[in-house]
Amino acid sequence: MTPAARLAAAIDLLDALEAQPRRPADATANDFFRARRYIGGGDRRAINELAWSVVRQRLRLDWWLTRIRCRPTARMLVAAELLLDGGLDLTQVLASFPGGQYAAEPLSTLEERLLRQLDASRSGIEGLVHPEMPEAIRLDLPEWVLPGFRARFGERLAEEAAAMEEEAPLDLRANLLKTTREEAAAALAAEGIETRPTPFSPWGLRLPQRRPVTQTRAFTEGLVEVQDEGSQLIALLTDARPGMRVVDLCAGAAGKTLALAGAMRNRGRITACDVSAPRLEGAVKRLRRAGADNVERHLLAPGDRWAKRRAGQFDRVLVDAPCTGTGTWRRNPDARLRTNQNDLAQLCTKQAEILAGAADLVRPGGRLVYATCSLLPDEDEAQVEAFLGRHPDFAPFPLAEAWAEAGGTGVPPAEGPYLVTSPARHGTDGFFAAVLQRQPEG
Ligand SMILES: C[S@@+](CC[C@H](N)C(=O)[O-])C[C@H]1O[C@@H](n2cnc3c(N)ncnc32)[C@H](O)[C@@H]1O
Repeated sequence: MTPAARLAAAIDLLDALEAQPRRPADATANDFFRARRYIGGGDRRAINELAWSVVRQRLRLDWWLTRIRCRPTARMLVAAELLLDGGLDLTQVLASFPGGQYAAEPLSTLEERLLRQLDASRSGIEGLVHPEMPEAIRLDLPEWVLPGFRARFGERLAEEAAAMEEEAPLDLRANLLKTTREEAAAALAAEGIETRPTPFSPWGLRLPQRRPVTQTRAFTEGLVEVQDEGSQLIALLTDARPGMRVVDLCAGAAGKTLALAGAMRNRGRITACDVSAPRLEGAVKRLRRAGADNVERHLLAPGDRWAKRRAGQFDRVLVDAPCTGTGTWRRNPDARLRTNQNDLAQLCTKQAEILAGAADLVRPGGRLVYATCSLLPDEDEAQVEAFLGRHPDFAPFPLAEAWAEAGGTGVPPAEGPYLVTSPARHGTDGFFAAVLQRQPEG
């Protein structure tokens, strides 16, 4: 494809994303490329790079365009991105829309006038950040997260916001059912993929550069699974051991279930539950590849008596709760555009309900691990503290002890009694986890 054709395809992709604003962008992008199989790998990367830089910078680009009263169409967003952030001057941006077969139509008279106005409005400012921008936009964050992020990060807010703009590394987890971390690293190295051990998770390997690992034999044979180190730490802290009875209550496609199965060496029983059939279905192939055969799946349905019948039976209950996902924004830059204050309120209600149900499943002396991939205290500490207020039979289990028992490396990333990881401090996605123990009987 010519550069102009790639640019035209990036505009089409952005239009496709705009048409489904509540859907995760990577799902829409997958459909977009599946319907255009003729687009090769190099072209796809270039198209993604341009479209994703627009998505990543969308709040700032909107600010610039609103200032000149320009509607943020995909064409104008791309033109503005190239001009303000892409290192092109006005003439080069205009030339990027040459028209003709497969290329984007030339900018209309109005579009060109707006682009010239945009260029003039920079008045010497380089890049996308303007001193007159409101703080949230300067930080590339939606306004509604600022109170929560200020409470979480304090003076480190700008540093954390900047880290959320960086591309996330690719982390893998060695599957202990089939290998060790060292052997997995050697297998990957034999296929030309260099990794280094992750600093906190004893199972993790980090790639210095993104590579297509899912095509390696190490991956297809189940020696490794793709999983952010922070996510590995949640499974680690659950401290599931061989022979235990464990529930992964919000298992999704089994990301953490797989790690729990590894820690349990396939001995004992894990029940992976979720309310979403397609997500649970997504677990099947992964469980098979990993050789995890102590896992049963259970689809939770309204009026389901499954939980009632199993009250007080589990050694470990993991609640990897549905959340706003603010901790994963470096990985899903579109999520900050899709999520809002109402989502936060609804999710908090849901989290409290799920936690209440989860508590009943824990045996006396057993542990409930509550985790989110959000760094908003409303979804984290506030949720746990409200739960503890309603459940005097539960108390926080000492984090350092849970960490040491489970084999975590060094000291756990913590804030008070809870595990908290963040992109700037730990190089992982942002995760929160609380380990709560139910009082032993008697
Ligand atoms: C953060 S995701 C789980 C990710 C998964 N544990 C992993 O590691 O890949 C939260 C999951 O909670 C599920 N969920 C939502 N409401 C639920 C409920 N009431 N009970 C159980 N699961 C629920 C969602 O379908 C979603 O799969």
